[in-house]
Amino acid sequence: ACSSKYVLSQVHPMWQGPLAVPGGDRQSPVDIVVRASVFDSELKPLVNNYDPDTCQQIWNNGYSFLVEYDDTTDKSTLKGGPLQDKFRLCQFHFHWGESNAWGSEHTVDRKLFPAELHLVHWNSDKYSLFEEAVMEDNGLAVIGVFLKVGKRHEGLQKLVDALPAIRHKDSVVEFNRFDPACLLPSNTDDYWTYHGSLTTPPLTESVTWIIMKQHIEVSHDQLAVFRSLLFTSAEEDVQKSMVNNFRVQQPLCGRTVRSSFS
Ligand SMILES: C[C@H](CNC(=O)c1ccc(S(N)(=O)=O)cc1)Cn1ccc2ccccc21
Ligand SMILES: [Zn+2]
Repeated sequence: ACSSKYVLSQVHPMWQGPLAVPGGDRQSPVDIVVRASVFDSELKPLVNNYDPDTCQQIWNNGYSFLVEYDDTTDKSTLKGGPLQDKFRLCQFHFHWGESNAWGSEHTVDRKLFPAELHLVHWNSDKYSLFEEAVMEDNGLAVIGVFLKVGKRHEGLQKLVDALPAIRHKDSVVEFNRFDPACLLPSNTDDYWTYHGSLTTPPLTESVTWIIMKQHIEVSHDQLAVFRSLLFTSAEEDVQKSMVNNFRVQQPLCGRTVRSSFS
């Protein structure tokens, strides 16, 4: 599937049939084979500097729910880690399953997690808009954090409480003063990193992925509220639960996953 111009047709409901992706040899997500990852001592600690005041809205885009940030200035930024440039936070969202047995996009030695958080940033040193960066090799940086079911996540609750207001596709509510740093694990120095793609169309191969080794814990009930969201808009007569909004793992095609820890 690496050499062909088409990625395999995806199994989940989001889209059917083969998708033309130029090249298609840097697709995401992937399975992280821990033993095959290569320790790179050059990898630095991540430096995130998020301003909660840049939080603007939360909305259901029919794939997931997104919390969007004002990315017209360098107020909420990410640098360090594997990154050479400064990246601006534009949104974060999640992927989850219909059950706690699966739901993450990346896996670690084939281990599935019930959900995965993606914090999406674009290279503001090289580009002036997200839309430009999304098409370029080193345009995006996405931090992935695995979620496990356990104790209630106090910081997440504010977000969970807003979800009933955006049950349907294309619904939006104002959402402010949310600090996304509260969703990061206590240890952000240990991560895996590799070059890949967006995991939903247009699947552009513009992402430096930074996958945290340490997961965060959320409660069963908090995750159940994610599953109360709908893929469908209010007008549609058949409502579909927003679950299993993850892409299947893609071939590594010779890529190396590096680790910041030995
Ligand atoms: C990409 C953009 C919509 N998609 C995303 O922003 C996105 C972000 C992160 C992920 S993930 N799950 O990998 O973290 C997936 C999708 C729309 N858009 C903006 C410009 C643009 C140009 C052509 C087509 C679509 C375009
Ligand atoms: Zn995502």
